[in-house]
Amino acid sequence: GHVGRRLTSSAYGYPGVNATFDYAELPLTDVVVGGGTAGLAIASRLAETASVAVVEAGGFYDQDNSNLSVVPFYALTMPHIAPTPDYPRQPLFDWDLLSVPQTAAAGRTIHYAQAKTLGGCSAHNTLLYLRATRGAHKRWAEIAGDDTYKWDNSLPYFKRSCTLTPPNWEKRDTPNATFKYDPSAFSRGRGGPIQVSWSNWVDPSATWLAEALQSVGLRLSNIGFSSGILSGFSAWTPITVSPRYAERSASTAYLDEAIEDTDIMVYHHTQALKINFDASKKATSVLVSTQGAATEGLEYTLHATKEIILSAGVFHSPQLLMVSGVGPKTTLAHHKIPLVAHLPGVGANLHDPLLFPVSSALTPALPSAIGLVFSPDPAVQTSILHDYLADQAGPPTSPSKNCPPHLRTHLSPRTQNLLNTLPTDWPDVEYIAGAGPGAAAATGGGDGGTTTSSSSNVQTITAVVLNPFSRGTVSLASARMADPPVIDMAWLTDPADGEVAVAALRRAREVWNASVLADVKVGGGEIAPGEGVQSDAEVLGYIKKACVQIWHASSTVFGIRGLRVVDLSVLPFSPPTHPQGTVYALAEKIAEDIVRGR
Ligand SMILES: Cc1cc2nc3c(=O)[nH]c(=O)nc-3n(C[C@H](O)[C@H](O)[C@H](O)COP(=O)(O)OP(=O)(O)OC[C@H]3O[C@@H](n4cnc5c(N)ncnc54)[C@H](O)[C@@H]3O)c2cc1C
Repeated sequence: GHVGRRLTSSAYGYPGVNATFDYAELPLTDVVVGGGTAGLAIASRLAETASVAVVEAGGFYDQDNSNLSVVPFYALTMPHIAPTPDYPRQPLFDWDLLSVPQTAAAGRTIHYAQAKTLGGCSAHNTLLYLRATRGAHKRWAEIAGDDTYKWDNSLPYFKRSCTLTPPNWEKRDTPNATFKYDPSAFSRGRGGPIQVSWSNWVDPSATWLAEALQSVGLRLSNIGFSSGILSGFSAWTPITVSPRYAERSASTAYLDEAIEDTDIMVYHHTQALKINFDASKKATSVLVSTQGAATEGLEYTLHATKEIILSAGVFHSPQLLMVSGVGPKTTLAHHKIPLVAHLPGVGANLHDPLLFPVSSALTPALPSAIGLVFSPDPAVQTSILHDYLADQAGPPTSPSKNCPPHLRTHLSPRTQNLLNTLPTDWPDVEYIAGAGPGAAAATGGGDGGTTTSSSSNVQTITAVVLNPFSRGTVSLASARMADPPVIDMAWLTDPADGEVAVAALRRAREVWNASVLADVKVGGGEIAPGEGVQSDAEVLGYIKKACVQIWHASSTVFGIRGLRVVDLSVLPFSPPTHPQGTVYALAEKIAEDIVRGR
């Protein structure tokens, strides 16, 4: 600790200086590589008792990505998250990662947005806050051989990471959009730095879709999706939002506290190039480089007396391991990288869930958030902006909403057997209802719905194949971190994923065809995939062309030992949920392990 006020600037490292230099030049005990979702959480917790540095390639999201990272509504309108190879580049904030052509998904090359910033993907995700199921946690504990991952044992880490603020019913102001949630899944009072609450606006079309879901047999969840249960649907899911100003709550909330309370040292705009090992193969230091736009970067080395923690995300963690000599020996030999440890699992086992849209048009009397925020009427836009700034209410506070059911009919015995290997409380498919993801693709935009081009009354039920059986890889193009990793999600290469996707699409159609929607649907029927798409082959053909990522890729470094990796890449499977809550809980758990010497 330190006496009196700490200057904020004291928390930022000077290039080339290998120490904390607030009050005393303490040698660094731990160096955390990657100041993203997991990285800032674990670094901040460790800094409570140790001298910790964070190395982050990016800068500050509120400056580098403007309001797009701050106002919840903009989450799905950020141009740079478009999955097409001609996406508008955002070099201050995005890693510019492109996949190899997806041979089983119409040969498409996908831009896979990953945030390069303090906060990482928590600074550009869709804010949805959910947790996985009890069964998924039990499976995780079994595979990891660590009972702490069981649901009841994990709950304290979830609670420690976030603080829940109840919904503001007055501002939500929609009588048939109330819901139940489970306050006991959160700390009473203040938990951790991440703020979890609800948007202060309800998309009117979502209330109709909620009725349609119930009419096809999906029940309204009376507990929400933070209590180890994911069946039923929830209107509406909490988001990582700070209720005071209705702004995004990212992992930088951890850093803000650590800057006040600890000697944490942040090296931003600094890319880790290589982890160095001593003769006993213990990781001891990290070679880093500043990233001057016009000048050559300055390279220097940060030494850690205790541990290096790698939190560079699902693509860069395996890349940095391999570039540093840890990975499959054939890959390393191919790039002439000296072998430190032959770990064939590094970069293998990539799980990447898929989504695709099923869209129709609703009456303009039920405008979507996109229709309102981007209304052609300036008076509507002004009044929406006023409500947001003055009252933290209205569509800008809302990113989206969702609802996952079970669905295992009409599948081949092989696919049913594969699904039966999963815990029984594990949903096969998730549906996210509302304008937003997929809507632009559905209307011919072909960009996965990430732009503002969607027509204001097109509504989409986005189907997510939660448990892909296809397995992708992360590999190397060269021995340098300056070159991006080679990413192959291998979408739809296992036929089971296509079968589940077709069934999911048919189920989404049942919802659209529910009689309760008859009066609010307009236009000539289904917009995407369209009435002409009927046979299984036609439906699968549509999915191959329309599917995009939900950015939940995981599981590329399962099996690593010796060097601590703490980010989504270490989960043994893709958790059947939106993963950021799990990433925060993981960071809290590993921080405790380290502090307790485990
Ligand atoms: C568009 C989008 C929408 C999403 N929506 C949701 C959602 O609604 N709800 C949800 O729960 N999840 C969502 N997710 C997923 C979730 O945000 C991520 O799974 C999670 O944030 C990953 O955390 P992480 O710590 O593993 O990686 P990251 O947060 O990506 O952190 C990795 C960090 O390492 C840095 N880094 C990488 N390489 C280096 C290097 N060599 N040197 C220095 N720094 C480096 C990166 O810049 C980054 O800051 C979404 C993701 C995206 C991309």
